[in-house]
Amino acid sequence: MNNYDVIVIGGGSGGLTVAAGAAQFGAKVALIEQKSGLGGDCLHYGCVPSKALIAAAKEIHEVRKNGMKHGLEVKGVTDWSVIRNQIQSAVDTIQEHDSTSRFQNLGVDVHHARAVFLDEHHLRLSSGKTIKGKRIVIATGSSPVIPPIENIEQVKVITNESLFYMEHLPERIVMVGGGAIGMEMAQALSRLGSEITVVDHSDMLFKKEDKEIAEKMQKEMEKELTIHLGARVNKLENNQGEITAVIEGEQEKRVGIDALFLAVGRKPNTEKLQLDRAGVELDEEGAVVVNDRLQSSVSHIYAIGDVNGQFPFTHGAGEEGKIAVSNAVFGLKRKMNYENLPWAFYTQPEIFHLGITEEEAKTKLGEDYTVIRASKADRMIAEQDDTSFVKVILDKKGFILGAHGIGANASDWMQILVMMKTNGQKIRELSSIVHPYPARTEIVKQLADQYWRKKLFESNITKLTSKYISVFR
Ligand SMILES: Cc1cc2nc3c(=O)[nH]c(=O)nc-3n(C[C@H](O)[C@H](O)[C@H](O)COP(=O)(O)OP(=O)(O)OC[C@H]3O[C@@H](n4cnc5c(N)ncnc54)[C@H](O)[C@@H]3O)c2cc1C
Ligand SMILES: NC(=O)c1ccc[n+]([C@@H]2O[C@H](COP(=O)([O-])OP(=O)(O)OC[C@H]3O[C@@H](n4cnc5c(N)ncnc54)[C@H](O)[C@@H]3O)[C@@H](O)[C@H]2O)c1
Repeated sequence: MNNYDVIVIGGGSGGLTVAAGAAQFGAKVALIEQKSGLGGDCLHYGCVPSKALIAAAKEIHEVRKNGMKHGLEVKGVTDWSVIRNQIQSAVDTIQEHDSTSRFQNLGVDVHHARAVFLDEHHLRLSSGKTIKGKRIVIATGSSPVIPPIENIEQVKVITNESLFYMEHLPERIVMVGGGAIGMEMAQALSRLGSEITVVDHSDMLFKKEDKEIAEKMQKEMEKELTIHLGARVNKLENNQGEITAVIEGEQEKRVGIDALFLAVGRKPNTEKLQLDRAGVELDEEGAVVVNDRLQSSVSHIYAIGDVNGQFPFTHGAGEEGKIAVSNAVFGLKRKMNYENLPWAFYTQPEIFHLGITEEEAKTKLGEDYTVIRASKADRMIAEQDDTSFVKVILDKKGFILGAHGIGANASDWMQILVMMKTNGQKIRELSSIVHPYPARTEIVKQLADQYWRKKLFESNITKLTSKYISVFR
């Protein structure tokens, strides 16, 4: 039987960070991944293929939309097989970086097998091996939730696991769930030529966003997509081969479909791990319960990434992985802090989110916060982009509590606010940073200018300077 300092279960964003980090520090590490390739959901069924799909759809959309503006009519249908190959090529290129041999060269024992717990230190692999770990890191990710829908077996069902590998692009798709996956993919597939109807049981889209941002984004999405809110698909009907989704909401609607896309959230991959044998506690969603050091109820077993349900993003899994290395390998007591972790949704316009929303500020601080907004920089005007909008939420001293933005490439030009918040800088410090004209980041700089204007207006400085000018100049 093999003995390890650290066993990592799951070769995705979180698990790879831990395996590489722990091995580079000299620990004896085993990495267990059930699939033949490393990289997990992000590489094979998530971030990477979805962004490749979005990029292709955006190009097609812009040729069509902007071509029309200049009198050019673009006709024809997109070739899904070409787009699918582009997606595959992006995945293959990044796969080289996440290859099994790279991890073996770092000194990691990579086992391509499924792991189950035998007890709190032993794992049985589907290859037949039993291995022992002083510390074990669970990084098994999550899977799409499949809601109960009558007659679902009668139609093609798409999830993020099948989307990028489909033979054909279905003509008519009902997207159940208008969250992160739903909206990014609905917009992209619609731009590629599918007829998309989005159905979400919530009363508004983007519910986790600042309300002002969510409302603006909803309007943008409604320009391109048919969206039913406060609605559900509970059953499908089959009328002589024509499949209809029954959309139950304020009014009942029937929509003919060729495929049903399910994007109603995720469930943590804990079901098949036999965690009861190790005594690891799960919450009611099936996520591993962790403390802020990412330890489970069994202190030498850690859980990171989607499986602990804390911050289900690739960069979240990566940051948690770094904390797990410090704590599991060196016995440190580092705590995970999510306050400075942003997220972005890659719809067009993009959404950027950092820290608290205005609604959260109101609940936590009452009146003790300030909101500053900006909606246009010259670059956006020149490019006829009328979607951009930024707001920051500041405490009384001018420190950033939250920053929210929408616009083309917002995930890039809002990043300076992550740096400022992480470094504990005040918003006024933005004024001394020079941005090349007309970079999109100018919109962020406007926030600092507004902050100064507000401060000047509230103070007596203007009265004093005008007196000085009238007397001495
Ligand atoms: C369509 C889509 C788009 C996304 N886009 C983004 C984005 O743009 N930005 C972003 O930050 N996040 C995005 N995400 C979220 C991101 O993919 C996840 O947060 C991230 O992959 C979580 O990493 P992880 O390490 O926890 O799990 P995963 O990357 O899923 O890795 C878990 C691994 O564990 C393996 N495994 C599971 N059980 C076992 C077992 N018993 N034995 C052995 N191996 C096992 C699995 O095969 C898998 O490889 C997206 C997700 C989806 C679905
Ligand atoms: N750009 C990114 O970083 C990115 C992109 C895609 C996904 N992700 C990650 O993947 C996770 C999962 O994405 P997701 O879109 O599956 O989940 P989600 O939680 O973002 O959205 C699920 C949506 O489905 C709706 N819903 C739930 N049950 C329903 C039902 N029965 N009928 C109709 N609507 C229903 C919810 O109201 C919600 O709007 C996200 O939380 C995010 O962390 C990130």
